[in-house]
Amino acid sequence: MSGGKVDIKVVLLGKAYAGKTSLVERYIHNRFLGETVPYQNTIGAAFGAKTVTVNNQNVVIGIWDTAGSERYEAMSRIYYRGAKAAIVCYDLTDKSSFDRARFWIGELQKYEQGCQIYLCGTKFDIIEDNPDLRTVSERDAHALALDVRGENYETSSKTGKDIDKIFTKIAVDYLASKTAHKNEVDADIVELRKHPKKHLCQGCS
Ligand SMILES: Nc1nc2c(ncn2[C@@H]2O[C@H](COP(=O)(O)OP(=O)(O)OP(=O)(O)O)[C@@H](O)[C@H]2O)c(=O)[nH]1
Repeated sequence: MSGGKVDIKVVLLGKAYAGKTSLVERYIHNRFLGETVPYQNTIGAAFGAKTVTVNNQNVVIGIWDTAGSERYEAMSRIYYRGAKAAIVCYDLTDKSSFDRARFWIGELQKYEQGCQIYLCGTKFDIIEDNPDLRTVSERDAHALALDVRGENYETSSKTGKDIDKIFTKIAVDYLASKTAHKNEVDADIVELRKHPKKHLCQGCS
């Protein structure tokens, strides 16, 4: 273990009923309540966390599950501030949720450029049972993800399909970006040591 721990702030965004809370519930508690508990919209936001070990490093993934209702839009903005990753959810059986995903992606690109985007089509089990219910093609979603240098996943909170995969990828990408950043800083320090005068105030000697 490389010691210490790394924290990542992850935010979930997307239309109401897209399946954000169920995704978090599956990831953190490995359960799906959809068949026993009636749908309840999230009010404001909810927080959950899970620690994973990636490349010998403990990573605490702090997850903000925002409310999809447009009534809480202003509040959701507060929760994506400083997020390192956003899982932008759309319901594979609801075309309008894909339009809403575009909206959130636009917001992130404008206001939170350091946030890596992971597009997530939810409720895959439904279209697996009945492919006619698919309203968003994998091709369109992939194209949108490519546009923002992100990735697209198709998940099911009912079966668990690809849910661990998304969060593990977030942790792996974040650690890689931190290493890349550290290498850049180290290279700058070496450069500074090689040419100390270059960085002194001109005309101050
Ligand atoms: N079959 C199936 N149903 C799902 C899945 N994910 C969510 N649902 C159902 O879709 C409904 C909405 O899910 P939520 O997770 O509450 O949606 P949300 O995006 O958190 O909604 P808001 O809190 O209003 O933003 C619930 O009835 C869930 O049981 C899934 O993967 N498969």
